Amino acid sequence: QLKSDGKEMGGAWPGQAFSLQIEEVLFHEKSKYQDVLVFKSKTYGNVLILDGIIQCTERDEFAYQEMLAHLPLFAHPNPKKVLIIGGGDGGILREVLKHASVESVTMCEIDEMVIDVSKKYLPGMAEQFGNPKFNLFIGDGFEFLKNHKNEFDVVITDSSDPVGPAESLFGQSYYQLLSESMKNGGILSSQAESVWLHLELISHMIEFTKKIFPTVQYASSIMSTYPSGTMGYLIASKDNRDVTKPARTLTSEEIKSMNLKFYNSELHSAAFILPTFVNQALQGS
Ligand SMILES: NCCCN[C@H]1CC[C@H](N)CC1
Repeated sequence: QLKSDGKEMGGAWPGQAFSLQIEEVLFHEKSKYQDVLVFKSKTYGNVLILDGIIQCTERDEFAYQEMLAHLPLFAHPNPKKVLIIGGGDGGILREVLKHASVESVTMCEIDEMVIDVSKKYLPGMAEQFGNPKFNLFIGDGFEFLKNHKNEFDVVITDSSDPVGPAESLFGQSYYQLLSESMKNGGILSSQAESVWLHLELISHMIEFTKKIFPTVQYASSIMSTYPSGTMGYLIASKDNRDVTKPARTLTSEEIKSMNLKFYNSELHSAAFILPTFVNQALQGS
């Protein structure tokens, strides 16, 4: 919510808030689905806000994009066909195309305005929209999956929060569709909120995902401008596979050549080691 003095902007969660100081508002309009705001912040570069909630900042977006993309992509031995549900800011697309094995990346993004503002104000994230391997579909991911079966090696759900356009992406029927859209050996990752704020939702998501996938794991990592500075990643595989260990590990030279600023092979496994209170809460699921 924009503070009354118009100088701060961020997301408010029950009893708490995090905000960034605004230097200049660059864009503010309502799309068909949500309020879209982009501003130049004092200390985090350009910032994309949807319905008052921080989606990404130029300064720290890599922490989220790299984990959400590379946990499934490195858990998979040879990902060729990738689907991104959401991700209209382009950050996940940028990360997916760092994998030489990838032959095609399809994106199903519901709000074209997000893509347009990202191209204009977040060029470092939108840099791969012109890549020949890229196919764009504007529409609802839930509907898209009904018409795409047994097609993808990796499906990444890069959504906003389960309030508003992304609500249908947090339910069991969506995960059933995800399973049907993937080939044998397929691996998915989803934005899976914060253990500080959404432990019940996370437990429920793990519980129903386990009814569909033989392998379900939850990773958690740091992400400074998301609520409580923490972001979780739900990883599931259609095979019995240890997704907590990368199928392909990286040398420091490869990390440099892929321009990875957050993900590495040790952090891949470490992200699945969870605090005691989280293990206890997720035990039942
Ligand atoms: N590409 C960034 C997508 C947004 N990811 C979400 C933004 C809102 C947060 N509360 C949770 C992650």
